[in-house]
Amino acid sequence: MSEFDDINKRGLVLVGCGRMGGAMLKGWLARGLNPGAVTVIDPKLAPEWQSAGLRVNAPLPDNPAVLVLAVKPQMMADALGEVPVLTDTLVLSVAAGTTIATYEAAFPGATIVRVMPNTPAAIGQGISALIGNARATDADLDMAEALMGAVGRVVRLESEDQMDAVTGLSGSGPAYVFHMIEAMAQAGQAVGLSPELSLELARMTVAGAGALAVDADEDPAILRENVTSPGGTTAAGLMVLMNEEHGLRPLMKRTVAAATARGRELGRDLERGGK
Ligand SMILES: NC(=O)C1=CN([C@@H]2O[C@H](COP(=O)(O)OP(=O)(O)OC[C@H]3O[C@@H](n4cnc5c(N)ncnc54)[C@H](O)[C@@H]3O)[C@@H](O)[C@H]2O)C=CC1
Ligand SMILES: O=C(O)[C@@H]1CCC=N1
Repeated sequence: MSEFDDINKRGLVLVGCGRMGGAMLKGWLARGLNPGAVTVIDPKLAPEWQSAGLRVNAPLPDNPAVLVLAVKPQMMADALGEVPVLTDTLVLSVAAGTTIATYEAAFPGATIVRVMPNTPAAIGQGISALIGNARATDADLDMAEALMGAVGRVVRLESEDQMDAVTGLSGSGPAYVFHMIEAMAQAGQAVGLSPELSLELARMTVAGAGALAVDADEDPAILRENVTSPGGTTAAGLMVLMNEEHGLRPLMKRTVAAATARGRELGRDLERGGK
């Protein structure tokens, strides 16, 4: 028994196989999804996927287990127009902002699960938050959780209202961390290191600290204190980074708030535009 048994039998349709759809597909294939069970609909599919044994822009199976929608929110109306009404198929969307109500208008009576994943799903290290519509049963949510659980951790939300904040934090979050690596590497260069050495040190420091933060029993504040000798180098650095007015905390607060607000705005625009 694997989480993919039913999907391997009935099929999975992936509409949009770009950065996020591709990251999830990579993770699912690595964990036992049969490529022949996947129908990818994407007019501009990247060449790397053309010879992966997938059914590419082929007719949809009659009764697929799951329809995964992974196009940009602004392209969703077009994409929904291309998909026939599927009665017994779990509709799973990963699009930012796009609300369950938007999908219910497009697929009346369907079971919908809205998910916010992130791109570390490609290496099985994602975090996804999900919530279903009123029709979604425990079995539907279990199936969605199994699918997303194959590419990382999963949390269930209590209310769809939380989804824009989740998007602003963990959906967009990998970009913040990649920028942190860029910024640390540039700062290393500014104090005299070569670009290659600086990037290697920054990348492995973020990777190692992230892994330790997940693995350790202590919370991040304690792990930070463990690095910080009184009167030492870290204390000097943190005096700058933890400045209450100009440091990382107020900056991150504004960053996540801006991303969250943009998610809300996208949702409002799409609901106004209908399907
Ligand atoms: N990139 C990320 O880190 C994350 C993205 N998302 C969500 O995933 C969705 C996709 O984002 P990305 O993968 O970043 O975008 P992307 O632009 O990399 O991929 C979108 C794909 O959809 C295809 N497409 C466009 N119109 C289509 C249509 N009518 N039918 C079928 N395919 C069509 C494009 O050719 C492209 O390959 C968005 O809704 C985004 O909000 C969610 C979490 C994280
Ligand atoms: O930037 C975006 O809108 C998408 C949603 C979360 C990450 N990327």
